[in-house]
Amino acid sequence: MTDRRTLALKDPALLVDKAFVEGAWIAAPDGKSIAVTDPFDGALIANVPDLGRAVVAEAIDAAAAAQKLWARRTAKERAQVLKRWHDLIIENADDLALILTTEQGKPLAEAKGEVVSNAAYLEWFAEEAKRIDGDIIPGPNAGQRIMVLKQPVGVCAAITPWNFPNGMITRKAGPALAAGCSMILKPASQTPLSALALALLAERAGVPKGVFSVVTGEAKPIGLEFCHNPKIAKITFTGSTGVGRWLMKEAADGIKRLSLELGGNAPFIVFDDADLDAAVEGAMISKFRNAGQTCVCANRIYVQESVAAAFTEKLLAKVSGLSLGRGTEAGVSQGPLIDEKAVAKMEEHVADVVARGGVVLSGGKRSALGGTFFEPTVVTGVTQAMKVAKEETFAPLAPIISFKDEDDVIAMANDSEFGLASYFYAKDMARIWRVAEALEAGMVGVNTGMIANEMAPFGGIKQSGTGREGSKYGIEGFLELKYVALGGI
Ligand SMILES: NC(=O)C1=CN([C@@H]2O[C@H](COP(=O)(O)OP(=O)(O)OC[C@H]3O[C@@H](n4cnc5c(N)ncnc54)[C@H](OP(=O)(O)O)[C@@H]3O)[C@@H](O)[C@H]2O)C=CC1
Ligand SMILES: O=C(O)[C@H](O)CS(=O)(=O)O
Repeated sequence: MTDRRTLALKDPALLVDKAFVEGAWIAAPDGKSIAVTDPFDGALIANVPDLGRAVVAEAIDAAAAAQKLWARRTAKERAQVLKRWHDLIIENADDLALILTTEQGKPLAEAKGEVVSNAAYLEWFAEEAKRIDGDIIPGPNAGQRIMVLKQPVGVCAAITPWNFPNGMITRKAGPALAAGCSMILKPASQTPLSALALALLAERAGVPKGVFSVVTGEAKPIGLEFCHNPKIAKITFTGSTGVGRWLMKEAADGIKRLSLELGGNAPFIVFDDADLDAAVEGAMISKFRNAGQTCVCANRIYVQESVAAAFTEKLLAKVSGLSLGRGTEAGVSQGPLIDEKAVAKMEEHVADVVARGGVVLSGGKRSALGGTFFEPTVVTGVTQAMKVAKEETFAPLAPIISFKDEDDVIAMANDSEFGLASYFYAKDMARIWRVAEALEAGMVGVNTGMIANEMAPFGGIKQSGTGREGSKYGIEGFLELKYVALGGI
């Protein structure tokens, strides 16, 4: 580890090294902490509290009390607070991006994009708060009516990953708070500083104490408290399928509501009638954004035989233009991978391709920059039997698999236990309908490599999870239906 990192923030108060519980900034009672480092060179940025399970239980008690009062506020009042939080995020977007890049590594422009585009979830759900409409249904008897109310589920626990340390929080907090729930967030231990900065802005925006708390610390004790504390009504999680499965099992006794946004293995299909330049643009953004560390990134690139050579040549030309470096440097398009574990997985997948007869066309090794930098890599001659076709690489590896026809590629694309994102490029309208309907995924990008925004339902099927974030559907997971039988009419 090198020196301590200093950040040139316009508002230095945004770099917080305390957890936020019941409106107070706290250290761990026993003084334990977790070091947060810059993945560029391992420099220490800050130490955040390693709160034990007991403090988390106290945070849940406070959130339960606060939730009752928050839910009694009018939707319009909740919306105003969320809108203020959104506005403060936008005002402080440069600082939030710098904090994000320093703890996570992605290029600054991407970090700012994450901050701004995901603040939009707060704005969107502030508006949706006012549209939590119930229903009046005619009853079977003349003297009776059926009334349907929508009420907040209660106290929500959120667990977020390191790949989008800012955006995954507003996506979860927006609908929860709009619905009248309170939320206790456990951010990834590698990237808690974005979460704490957001909490500071929430406090400034007037989110009442206890309505939004951030607890930092070792994952398992916090996860156990979330799963077994009867006051937690719902858990919303983004991360690996393994941890999602564990949470589901642990939360089963309490029959807790769960939203799980888990791993993916996105097919990216290029048909022979596609605009190849557009397909290459889409593949670049889908595959190499955040150095391939996104759950929706293209993991398997299927190209129809007749256009495979042309597509590959164009892709290689674009990949050669990517520049690696520290995320804060101008012109950098790819930062370091998050850690050595991520590099090891990338190396394992490349080695497996080579061992089974595939060919590395570019990259394929660690970058001369050292650390956890890995060269953006294109491999060809890939088959369905290879690891890269079966597992999420979560790194800048673009494997090209050629295919004969539509049936052939649909079968290969759907041959996965995951079903988060999928993409294809084609022009023929009948084919577009057929393929969009046939792909087993929660989301299909047609002639685009970017699918997420606050107005769209983001989420997966199969082992990629359950529940949706964003859109008019995104608030449903934070609401319960209550049926009131109204008699005597
Ligand atoms: N869907 C997505 O967007 C993501 C998918 N992944 C996939 O998962 C792989 C591994 O990444 P990794 O970071 O290990 O993902 P994890 O699923 O382990 O981590 C995601 C979040 O879950 C927390 N967590 C881990 N274990 C528990 C637990 N027992 N109880 C409560 N919270 C827990 C982590 O906390 P802590 O950081 O303290 O361990 C972090 O906040 C990646 O290579 C990728 O394939 C990873 C991140 C995001
Ligand atoms: O990895 C994720 O969670 C998403 O890919 C982030 S985004 O695509 O919605 O920005």
